[in-house]
Amino acid sequence: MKKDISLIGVPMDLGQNRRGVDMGPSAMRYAGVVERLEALHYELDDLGDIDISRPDRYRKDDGTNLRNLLEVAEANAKLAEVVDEVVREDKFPLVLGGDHSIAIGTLAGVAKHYQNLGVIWYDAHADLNTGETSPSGNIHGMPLAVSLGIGHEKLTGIGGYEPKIRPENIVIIGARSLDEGEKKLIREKGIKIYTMHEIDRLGMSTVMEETIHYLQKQTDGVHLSLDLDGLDPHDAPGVGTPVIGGLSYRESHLAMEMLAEANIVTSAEFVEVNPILDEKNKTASIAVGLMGSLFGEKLL
Ligand SMILES: NC(=[NH2+])NCCC[C@H](N)C(=O)O
Ligand SMILES: [Mn+2]
Ligand SMILES: [Mn+2]
Repeated sequence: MKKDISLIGVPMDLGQNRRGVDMGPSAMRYAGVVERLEALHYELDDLGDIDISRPDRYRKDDGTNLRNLLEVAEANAKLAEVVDEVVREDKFPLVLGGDHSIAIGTLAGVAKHYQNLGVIWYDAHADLNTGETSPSGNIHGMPLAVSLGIGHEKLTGIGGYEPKIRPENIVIIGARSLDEGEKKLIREKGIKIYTMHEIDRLGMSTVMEETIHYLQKQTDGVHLSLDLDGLDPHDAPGVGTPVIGGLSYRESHLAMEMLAEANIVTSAEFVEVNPILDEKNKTASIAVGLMGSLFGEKLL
């Protein structure tokens, strides 16, 4: 992994409708993310938080099923610029969310620097909805589709190019809640996905071996997009859209440790930490622990 990390906070809650996830970056800083990574001898530059405008909430833009479209687009355009600059400086962008809609901006900033960016989508959901297929109108359920160039042009066009990624370079891990339109897209595009069923059958160790092998063959960089709701709500209760039957704390650490060993991850984001819904900052602490493992922390 690159030894220089730039930390970017995105206090964004406009991509969904439960308040509090905008405090995710503060919660993860409070849980010691800077100290944790510095202890591993990384040079860490905390760039602070992106400015997010505060509109009236719950507004769907005319004729769309997209909540807070303009504000979400504006915030992601800013994020994309910051991330682009970080990659240009040859530093590792570590983005703290915020709801998962921020992956639109992160990927827009990262992907232009790669021919074939791989993406690991660690999540209970696939976030492959569009305005047409979304049951909620929440943009945090759409960033993976947007990054494939599918969705509203105000989102797909961020960064001035599209698509950001190709379906064959994506691996979804931990899925257990998919909407009909998402299932259709996964089948049509042949997106690689390890649902909880496959993870239970194969074990996380095999799942990660296969994932790493698959991405190493065909990509020149890998972005890890880790939604804390990929973990079981018993371990990570501080999320807005919890789904039972998720990945354990231990499976998740194993996944991060195997990624550290393989040394393939070139950018990462940790999203959906909602301190209002959390128990004593447990979910933020787990997120920071997972970052520790991703960046090479070992017991001995
Ligand atoms: N990043 C997330 N937590 N996404 C949850 C999405 C839930 C649901 N599929 C929707 O589109 O509304
Ligand atoms: Mn999710
Ligand atoms: Mn998600």
